[in-house]
Amino acid sequence: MGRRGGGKRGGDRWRGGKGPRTQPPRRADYEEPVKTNAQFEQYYNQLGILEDVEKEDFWSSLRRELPNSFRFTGSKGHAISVQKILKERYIPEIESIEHNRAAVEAPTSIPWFPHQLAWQMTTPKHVVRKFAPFKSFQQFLVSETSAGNISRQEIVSMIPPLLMDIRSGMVVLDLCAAPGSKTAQLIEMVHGGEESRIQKVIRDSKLHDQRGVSPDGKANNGQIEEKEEHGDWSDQGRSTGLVVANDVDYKRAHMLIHQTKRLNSPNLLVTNHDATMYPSIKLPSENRSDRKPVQNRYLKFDRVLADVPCSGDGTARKNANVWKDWIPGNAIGLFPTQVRILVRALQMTKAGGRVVYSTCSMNPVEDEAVVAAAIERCGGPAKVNIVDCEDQLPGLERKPGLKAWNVMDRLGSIHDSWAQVQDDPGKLVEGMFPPEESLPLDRCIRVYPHLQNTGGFFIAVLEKKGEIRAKPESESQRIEPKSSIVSAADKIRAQPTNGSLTATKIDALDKIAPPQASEDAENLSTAARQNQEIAPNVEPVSARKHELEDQADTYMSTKRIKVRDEVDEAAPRGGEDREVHWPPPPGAQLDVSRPETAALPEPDSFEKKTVTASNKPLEPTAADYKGKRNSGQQPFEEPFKYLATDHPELQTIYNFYDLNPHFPRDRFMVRNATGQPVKAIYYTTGLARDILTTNEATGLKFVHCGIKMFVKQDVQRENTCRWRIQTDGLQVIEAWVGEERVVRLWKKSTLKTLLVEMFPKVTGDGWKGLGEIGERVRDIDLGCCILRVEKGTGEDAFSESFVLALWRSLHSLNLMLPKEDRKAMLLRLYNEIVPLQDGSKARLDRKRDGANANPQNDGEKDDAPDRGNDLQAILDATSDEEVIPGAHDET
Ligand SMILES: C[S@@+](CC[C@H](N)C(=O)[O-])C[C@H]1O[C@@H](n2cnc3c(N)ncnc32)[C@H](O)[C@@H]1O
Repeated sequence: MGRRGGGKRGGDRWRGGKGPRTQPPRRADYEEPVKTNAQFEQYYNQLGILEDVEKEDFWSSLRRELPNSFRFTGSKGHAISVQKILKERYIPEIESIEHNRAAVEAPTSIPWFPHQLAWQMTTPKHVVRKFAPFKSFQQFLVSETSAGNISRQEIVSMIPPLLMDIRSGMVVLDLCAAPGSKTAQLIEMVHGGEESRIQKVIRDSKLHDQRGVSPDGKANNGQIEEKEEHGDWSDQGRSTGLVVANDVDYKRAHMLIHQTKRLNSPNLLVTNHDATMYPSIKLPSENRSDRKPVQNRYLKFDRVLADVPCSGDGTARKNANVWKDWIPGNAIGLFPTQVRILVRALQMTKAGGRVVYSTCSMNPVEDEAVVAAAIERCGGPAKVNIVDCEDQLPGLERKPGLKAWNVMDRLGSIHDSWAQVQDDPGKLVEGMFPPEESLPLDRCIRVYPHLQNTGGFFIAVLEKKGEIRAKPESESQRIEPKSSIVSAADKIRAQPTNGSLTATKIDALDKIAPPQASEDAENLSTAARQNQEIAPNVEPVSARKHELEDQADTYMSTKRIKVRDEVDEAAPRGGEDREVHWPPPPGAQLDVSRPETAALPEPDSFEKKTVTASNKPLEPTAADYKGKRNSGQQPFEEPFKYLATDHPELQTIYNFYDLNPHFPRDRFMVRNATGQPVKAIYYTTGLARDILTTNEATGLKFVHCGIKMFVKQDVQRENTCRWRIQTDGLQVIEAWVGEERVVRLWKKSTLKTLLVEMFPKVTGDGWKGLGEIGERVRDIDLGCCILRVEKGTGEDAFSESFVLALWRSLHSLNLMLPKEDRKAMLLRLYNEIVPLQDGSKARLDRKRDGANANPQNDGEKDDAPDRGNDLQAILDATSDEEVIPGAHDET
């Protein structure tokens, strides 16, 4: 995975936000937040987690502002090259700064983070922002964050992915993923080594096998021999792995999409489900010649991250509200949800696979108690091992997990054991106390603020030793539901049934997650998996009510009551005149295709649509979509439709770019119900495609997958290919594009011209100003091409190779880079802040003024700017989803 493009993302964080501002508060209006809380302090002081001598340090650290920390992101090679700029250019500069008559502490790298890619700095943000000597360093942070090469992330939050032992090709589930900082790390790991594998494959393929024909003249079906026995080589070096990132909160799932977009990974699939009931994902049936086809195959994960919702008292340094809001009930209320999520995580993991459980809470009720309760439900230590990570991440200061603890109840009384409270437990349950069975809970990792100036954090690494059948959730792990939830459950129960008590939420869930083949006993229906005390069809109403209340309580405890959704899920289906909410409830097999001639619905009819056999539901309009998005409701998700490999539009693309036959042609996809390429063509991995096609219309809520590979563009000549390569997809496809569409560049000075001048002229004598690439770009056919920037030696050479997309239009060139990225590149490569120039605009202005635009340009009739202007507008748009190519046409 190379550096994966990037628009304007996140840069504002370093300058404290752009956008409309309210009047800044005056100094006197600030009130120092109160950083004391008697119960908080009482509980941790007596818990035995700290030596007496440490206590003061612990509390004073927790009251201090958290240092800023950040990570270099993207492929290892690229991340290291950006990190070198910090080390070589800015650290010496910062070391010479004095502030308040004291030397400034330069950023330091985190010793346990691989390749020095994580850094932390103690200089307060406002000093970096306002103190003049920091200006150039701050500009570097802003522009690299904006270009997606730097990501702000809390140091402790970087730990869990590092303990997952992820290798390229693995299938990873991130159950509570938003806003996605850990997902980004997982994606990078799943792509590990990809760049060098692909380079090797390309080298070999070019030497021996230009066009799918081996040296002996026989076609080889595009398959390249495995280079090594181990490693992810089966897809010509591309990572075959997948990260499925999930969050129950739709809006937050979209934050994650935004956050991970800069990585441009075709190996990411985003879903929107409650992790306690995460549905099984079906795989296509397997046809093997040596045995009967296996029909019901479901996806199991090599690695699962359960970074669960928690009370977050370890974040008190950056979130002062923790001091005000800490009450013992927070942890108590979250315990059942956390156990359910961890049990589900273990169920979804392959035998031999790993689950990492983490929280930013220091409370054992949310930490060791959850781990112990989940292990107990999954069959004990014979089935789930707590992995000893002592030798991992050398340099990370940590404390062992607790084997003994006590619990503070909602009223603030502290209890040592379940025996003490069981007669009048209130909201406490047995599972919150230390388990009777001895477990090596000391193998869990606790990180406290004073150990290395970070936030507080908890991590447990679990290994699934064999298939499990999770025990029913017993009283020892359940707390009573809130009354409002009881009524929600009642409401669900009151839905019409088919007479046998089967048509409620449980069935809706079964529909989402159908039972799996008996080969794996744990893959019962989702509902059954979670609460197996419920016998299908015959259980008494009270038990069913308990079940429903229990599940509803999950929502309550995460403060996400989805009563409407629950009713939707339980809605009767199958009738011809049914009234459905929009989008259709999961599992409802509605035909959502819109007849080409159908009138579009009125935006205000978005909420409810009457659907009959003859009156099929209509796709919402763009206005509907926007309306929904703005109202915070879940909008309609465009379907994922894969294109036939011989689709005429794809044929045009293959021919124009002379695409190497080794590049897979069965993974191009569009996102509209017609299944036709209209604006954009996306690309996903093979596994992502199998999942999306096999689970279509099953109720699984996929909200994102695929990178935008080709975008339709206005062209100035009939035979020019209208599909330009989008920067997002460039890294994936560039190596497979034929030489006809490649321009090579070696000199930094040449690239600088292309970066500063947005539309350098090629026609007339313009090409002469483009140095080494002048003749090549003068002669190349119009349309999109790849600019290969090659590394070399010498003053004017690059230290790293990379690729960019270039558009050759009638008269000029255009590097297909948003302005923010151009500026970041100018700063990174040339250490310069240069204003960008739009010569085409100047030429147009001169023409309008009647001046002789360009004396060297005599005889050239058409000196109007190219359509490149449209392109730049598209590139600069924050969301190119919303830009319609051609909408920027000059009139
Ligand atoms: C601690 S945050 C995760 C942070 C994230 N892993 C990261 O590194 O950026 C917990 C997330 O869990 C989500 N969440 C809460 N309850 C959930 C549930 N039942 N199922 C799935 N996600 C849930 C929240 O919306 C929140 O985004």
